[in-house]
Amino acid sequence: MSILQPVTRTGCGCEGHDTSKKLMTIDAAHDLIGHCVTIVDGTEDICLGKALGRVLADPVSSRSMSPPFDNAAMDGFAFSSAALRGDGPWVLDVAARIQAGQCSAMSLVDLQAAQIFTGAKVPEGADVVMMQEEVKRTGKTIRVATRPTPGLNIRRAGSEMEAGVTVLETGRRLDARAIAACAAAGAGSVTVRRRLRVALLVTGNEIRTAGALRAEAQIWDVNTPMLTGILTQPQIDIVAVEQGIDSRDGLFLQIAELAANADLVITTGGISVGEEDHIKPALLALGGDIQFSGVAIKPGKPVSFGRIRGAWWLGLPGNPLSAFVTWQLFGTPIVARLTGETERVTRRHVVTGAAISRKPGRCELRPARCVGFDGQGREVVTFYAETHSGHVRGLPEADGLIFLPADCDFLPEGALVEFQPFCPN
Ligand SMILES: Nc1nc2c(c(=O)[nH]1)N[C@H]1C(S)=C(S)[C@@H](COP(=O)(O)OP(=O)(O)OC[C@H]3O[C@@H](n4cnc5c(N)ncnc54)[C@H](O)[C@@H]3O)O[C@H]1N2
Ligand code: MOO
Repeated sequence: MSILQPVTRTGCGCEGHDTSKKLMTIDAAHDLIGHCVTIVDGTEDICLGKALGRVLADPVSSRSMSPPFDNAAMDGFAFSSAALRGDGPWVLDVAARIQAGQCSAMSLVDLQAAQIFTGAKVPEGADVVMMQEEVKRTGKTIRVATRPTPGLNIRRAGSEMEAGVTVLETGRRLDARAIAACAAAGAGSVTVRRRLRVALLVTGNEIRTAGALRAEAQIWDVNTPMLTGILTQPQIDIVAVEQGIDSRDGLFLQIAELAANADLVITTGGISVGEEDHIKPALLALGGDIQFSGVAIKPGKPVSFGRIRGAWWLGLPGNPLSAFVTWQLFGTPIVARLTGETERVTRRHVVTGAAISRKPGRCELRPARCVGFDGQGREVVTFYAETHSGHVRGLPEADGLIFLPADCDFLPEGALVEFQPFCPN
């Protein structure tokens, strides 16, 4: 069954100008993905050292309080502030020396002090740590000139987290910051979603490996290295990277095999309306279900999404910038939903660093670079004068995509537009 929904809402406005009634808005395509793609089954327990980039399947709670004991925040001397009677200065005996990792057996009494180092456990009987720069040491004594406030330079047990508190929720992708919080909570291992099996099929008889010999009408393949780079993520297992044969029967066999071994099959090219665009016919011959085909965006209009037997399918256009942009727009949320990752809102407003004149019709996603802030503190972006679906040379300088509304043919310098930063890879 094919579900090509009529466009019923305004969204970015891109439906209003396109001749094809089948083009969806970005919002409608996102809603469809959100509605039908669900988390893959399977979790595994892995040690924290191998968890970078994986998605939590269970929350992480602290195993004990942090810090686990009162400890010194500075190198200096620990003593009891209550022992300083009358007016100073006071002279104290240095009765112990405590390094980080050591426990002092003695309990300080009266005018006794312990030399202590940052991170060391504060001994019994002390309620302050005075920095060594603020005392005068002579042999086995120190001279204290000013009265310290109780608690000075002591990091209290549990001040960062109590035992049993939830440090990270299910669905969090573990970056270095999240891993730091897990380690502080004592989580030596975590339960994560299993890796997503992804297959990549790049079509086009005209493409040859970058740098290889090519015939007169051939071009170098951008999509394979670009998408392999994007997909090289810890929560993804790239099960196949293949070049497609430009025929319906050839693709039928290739896609059938890929779909049998993957959760998600990504194809590039071969999805437009030409006689040599065989992906959709092959997919339908396999009993595939096309959920949408065509979104009112530029670049990337033919982007398509559906299901082939047990796998999801994302059909990216062949033009490399179109493939890149449509991966950012649709591939990223599909992977997030399949791996159970909680999506974060990263879209924000920026202002244009130059005026834009353009042909209205489809919502345009234009690569843009963040270059600083204007006099009102608004972030400013710059960009090329036009978007070409086959050009990727400017991508390395860009930080994300600006959304130019479908109906707009002119934007002055300083116009407020939406900006979506690129995903990290
Ligand atoms: N009659 C129409 N023709 C086209 C339409 C249309 O609506 N009516 N849409 C155009 C748009 S928009 C796009 S985008 C492309 C998308 O076509 P496909 O997704 O079927 O892609 P291909 O035709 O296979 O390739 C398009 C273009 O990209 C080059 N290419 C393909 N793969 C690679 C690769 N791996 N590395 C570098 N370059 C690649 C390919 O040589 C073509 O130039 O269709 C328009 N046509
Ligand atoms: O959608 Mo195509 O990417 O406009 O050239």
